[in-house]
Amino acid sequence: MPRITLVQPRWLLQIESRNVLTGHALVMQDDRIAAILPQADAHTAWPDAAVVNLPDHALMPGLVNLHAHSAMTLLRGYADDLALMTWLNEHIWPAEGKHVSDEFVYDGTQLAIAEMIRGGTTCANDMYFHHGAVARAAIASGFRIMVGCSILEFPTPYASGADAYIQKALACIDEFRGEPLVGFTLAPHAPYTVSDATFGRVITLADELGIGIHCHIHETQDEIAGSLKEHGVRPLERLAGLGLLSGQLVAAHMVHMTDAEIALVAKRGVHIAHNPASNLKLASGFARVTDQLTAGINVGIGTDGAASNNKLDMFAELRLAALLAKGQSGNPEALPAWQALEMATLGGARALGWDDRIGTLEAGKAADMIAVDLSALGTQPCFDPVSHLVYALDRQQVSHVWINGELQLADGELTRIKLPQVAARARHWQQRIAG
Ligand SMILES: CSC[C@H]1O[C@@H](n2cnc3c(O)ncnc32)[C@H](O)[C@@H]1O
Ligand SMILES: [Zn+2]
Repeated sequence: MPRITLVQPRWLLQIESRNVLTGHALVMQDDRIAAILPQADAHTAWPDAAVVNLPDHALMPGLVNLHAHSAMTLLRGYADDLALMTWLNEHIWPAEGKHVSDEFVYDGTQLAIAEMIRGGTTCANDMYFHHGAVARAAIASGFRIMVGCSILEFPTPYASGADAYIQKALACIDEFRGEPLVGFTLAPHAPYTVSDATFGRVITLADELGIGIHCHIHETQDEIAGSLKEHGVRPLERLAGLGLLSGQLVAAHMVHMTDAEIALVAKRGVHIAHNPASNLKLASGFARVTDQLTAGINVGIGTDGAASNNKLDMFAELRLAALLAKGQSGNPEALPAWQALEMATLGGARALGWDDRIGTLEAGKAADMIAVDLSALGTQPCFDPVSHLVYALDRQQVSHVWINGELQLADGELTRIKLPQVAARARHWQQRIAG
């Protein structure tokens, strides 16, 4: 017998048409959205269904974090107030070399997933070492994830070089084939850590496997200067020559872009993961998001890792994206609230090739959705729920989260993840890392 639940919010957000419905019920059948109907019609059709009443709440699709290094929650606050390459070379890479293991990645990823679900994120596009541990942590938590199998040229305790990373990626993709909430990308780390030959292998393999590619690109001016010195061209020109720029690619950051580069990226259908807080904290620069969107590029939103953000708070991130776009362009109409919500939901889903299953509340899609309680002091009065979701909300107001139909957060409480255990593991790692 199918399990039917009628979810009855005060406001139901239709991201695809920028419309807010009132007086409607979302009909959930097992793991899917079966219909959205006026409440009376839904009760007539399913008189025996379970009912979830959300009288002060907005119901919307779950947020998609388009660029994350989930396990880096265990390095949150480890090294702050530094530029990217100093942060990586002198602090993060030495710490990762010493501590990162299957166990570290499993525990750090679970901590990240708990924080993300608590804040309304139902899916993440990850990139890290120990890909199998990332997948296992997500499966154990019932979280939807795109596992980025990282590939670098230099050896780490995880793999001795590009070839070893690729072999591990292939084995992992094979092991988790058929997992309903898990997908894989190949994730060459960045133009400065991956050779032309390895990028070539990644493109061929991704084509053969029919999977995406996830890479940091044009994050800092230093990256561009380094490429000009080593290769005689900017990274994007090099990557275009290698054939990397296509609709299969999610390019994280893309902060420093010329008009011609924006036009090229738009033409090739590359997706961009915008990471406003990380770009600000590392002082990487201000991405030209309004120009990217105007050129027709699909831009989603990501947090980056908790070691450079230092939160995994997608509502804070989309607010920052909207505010930065206005401040930067001198135009208050730049990146309006609806667009920020679309980027953080449907935009992310599109970038992952998953917009047929998530990103909007539509019949046939997976029930990945969140309810947000707008009765709190900070969101009173309420003329427009969309305004509050972008400009006024605190993530603590997320009250309910469903992933693939499973209620993961009920009245603000995680239902599946055991928070005390996850917190105990974080304390264990803090003691080990601090020595
Ligand atoms: C190979 S797995 C990911 C790798 O990337 C490092 N990292 C985290 N944040 C950033 C960033 O903003 N730019 C470049 N690299 C980053 C992380 O520490 C892992 O080593
Ligand atoms: Zn990153």
